[in-house]
Amino acid sequence: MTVTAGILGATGAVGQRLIQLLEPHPDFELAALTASNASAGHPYRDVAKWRIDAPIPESVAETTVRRTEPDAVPDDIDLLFSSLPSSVGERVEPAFCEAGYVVSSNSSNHRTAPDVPLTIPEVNPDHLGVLEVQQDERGWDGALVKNPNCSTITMVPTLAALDSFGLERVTVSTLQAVSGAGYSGVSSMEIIDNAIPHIGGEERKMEQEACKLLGTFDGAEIDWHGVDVAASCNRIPTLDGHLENVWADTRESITPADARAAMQSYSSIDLYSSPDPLIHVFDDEPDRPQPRLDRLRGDGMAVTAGGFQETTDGVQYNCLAHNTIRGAAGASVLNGELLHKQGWL
Ligand SMILES: NC(=O)C1=CN([C@@H]2O[C@H](COP(=O)(O)OP(=O)(O)OC[C@H]3O[C@@H](n4cnc5c(N)ncnc54)[C@H](OP(=O)(O)O)[C@@H]3O)[C@@H](O)[C@H]2O)C=CC1
Ligand SMILES: N[C@@H](CC(=O)OP(=O)(O)O)C(=O)O
Repeated sequence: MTVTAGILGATGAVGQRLIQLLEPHPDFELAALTASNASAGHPYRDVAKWRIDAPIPESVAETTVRRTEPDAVPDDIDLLFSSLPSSVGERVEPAFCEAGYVVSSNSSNHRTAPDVPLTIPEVNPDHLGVLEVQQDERGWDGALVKNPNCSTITMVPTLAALDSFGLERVTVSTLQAVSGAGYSGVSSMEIIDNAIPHIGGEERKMEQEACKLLGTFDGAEIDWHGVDVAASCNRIPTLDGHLENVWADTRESITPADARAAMQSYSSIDLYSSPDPLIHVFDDEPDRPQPRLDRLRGDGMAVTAGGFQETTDGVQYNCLAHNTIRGAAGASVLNGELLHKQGWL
């Protein structure tokens, strides 16, 4: 069955990536694009400042952009992808769910709500089960699913692989690309020849979202993992790809070889956009991963890891993922594929 899909916030940076991934997708057919009232009523080509280094797909260019309200979107849409500013998503996404739409959202609102699944399909696909609680409690015919923050999604698959050794404490320092702040988020005068050791709200997101993602679902509630996560976030002048230095302390002893083996054998999932392997491990090249060289591995959906070293209480390593593909649009698409596979559409 082909899934009829729409995008809320289709003209933005993440919305454009969603179009790039969905237009050739074998299971999804794009049927509605929305944006702010200022863009509504105009052809997509005229209102989207297209920034992707491939042309706007012809099937999308002349599509008339709609308002981001349930009454402006066709009833027969099976799945809406949302890439709205979180202040807008906070208000609008529940209205769509109440009107019966299933929403796979990248925006940060509702990520830590107890009845909203925050999922990485390769890590915690069973958490989608909390949608039954969500629909019961909120009286929705639709449903709301979230993917995590781009820095969180970069490290969590590697942590999930190490959890068989009993994760107790994680310390992480990030080197985040400018695209994470959006096209006009950081000016060139701010970031060239510079690094900015502050990204508002990012550290708390990493600390909380990781615990929810690594938690267990008992059929009624998501019980957050007790690991103690401490993050420090930094912006650097790369375009795409978040690089992270991680210190993972474990209850059981672990060597760098153990950590590499655990990540190498960590399972992918049988979904169209999931890469196999999920985590690419560098054995003999201590200077990898690097953003420019490794962000597009697995079509931008793989996580890469390397530089493993022994520490007093565990291991230290570096990991990387493409922040607007695996960290944003690709993550939402993968959640859409999981919703489809699990029969939620
Ligand atoms: N940029 C990135 O790489 C990443 C972004 N994110 C998150 O994804 C979301 C989108 O980010 P990004 O694409 O960069 O944002 P943009 O500002 O580029 O795009 C925002 C989109 O939302 C629409 N929009 C804005 N205000 C309203 C409104 N009041 N009502 C309806 N639609 C509205 C815009 O339409 P219009 O064009 O008409 O203004 C546009 O389509 C954010 O929550 C962001 O935090 C997450 C990870 C990475
Ligand atoms: N804050 C991230 C991008 C982002 O928008 O994250 P979130 O999806 O949590 O809002 C960055 O700057 O790289």
